[in-house]
Amino acid sequence: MELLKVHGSMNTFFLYEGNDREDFPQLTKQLAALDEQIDGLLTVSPSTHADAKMRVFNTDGSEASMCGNGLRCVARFVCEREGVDQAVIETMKADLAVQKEPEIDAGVNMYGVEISPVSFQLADLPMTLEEHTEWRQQALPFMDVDIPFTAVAVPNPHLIGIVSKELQKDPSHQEKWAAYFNGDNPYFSDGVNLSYVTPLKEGIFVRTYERGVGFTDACGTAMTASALVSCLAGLVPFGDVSVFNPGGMVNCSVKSEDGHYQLKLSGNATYVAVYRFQAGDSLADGALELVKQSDEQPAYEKFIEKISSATAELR
Ligand SMILES: N[C@@H](CCC[C@H](N)C(=O)O)C(=O)O
Repeated sequence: MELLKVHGSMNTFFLYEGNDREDFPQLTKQLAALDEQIDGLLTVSPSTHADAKMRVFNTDGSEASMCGNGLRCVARFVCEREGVDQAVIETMKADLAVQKEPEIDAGVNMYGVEISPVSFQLADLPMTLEEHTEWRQQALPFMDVDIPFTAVAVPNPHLIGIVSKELQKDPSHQEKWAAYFNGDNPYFSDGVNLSYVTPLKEGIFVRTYERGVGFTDACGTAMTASALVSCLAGLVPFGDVSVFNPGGMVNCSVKSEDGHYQLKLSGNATYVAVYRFQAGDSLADGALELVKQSDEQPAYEKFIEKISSATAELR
């Protein structure tokens, strides 16, 4: 089978186009065993009512309801395939509008995607905290550090803490709690994506430990949810928020109307290479053969170089 390697802010996936298959979880685990760079598999199949249907599988084989960085790459794939600048993509819980946007830097393709629905109801993550239906901007009573956390589903589950520069620079605290929340614990029965957010001079910085994956260079839904949480906490004004991450930066548009939020994530959708995959008998037994390298990565790296001064205060 042919696979396209893509990334959004270096959140890297293989993209497979074809009909739904029962073995997607196993296929993802095989691909992750062969290529440690990837954070999962994106699948693009026909939709009964939208332009295409996207599914996303984490490297542990679990399926997630959404993937913001992945949706930008799927948006590009579908728009280029159809010869259009905008489309609607069916995802597990919503049909989402996507569109091509002007290049952010020479040779860096940009796409904008809707992130929806948004819910602060703990039941929608799910998260269990006795007698609470929401958890916004409060320290968790069982945690060893006083971090204001917010739980939000967009619609995949996120726990977002606003942390000091010192805590941001040392990811061991985040890693310890993320591993706990994604193992046997009384709070998150399906696990959670855990993000630590630090305000910068211009915008915010977000590091995410993804459910089913581990630390990633960027998580699109986490960055969009973090922008919303930062607006609600008064760290940045509502509107366009620059969100920096270990793999680059994106723009998140956060609008509020009568307690309803409209969220949009804009960022790169980069094609890295085309591969041919041959399944094997065991997980590491398959073969991935490079068919064609794209020339887009150097342009992306130039863009990263240009924005690197924005996060200098965290180094
Ligand atoms: N990287 C994604 C999110 C992928 C799914 C996540 N690990 C989950 O299980 O919810 C993004 O860009 O949003």
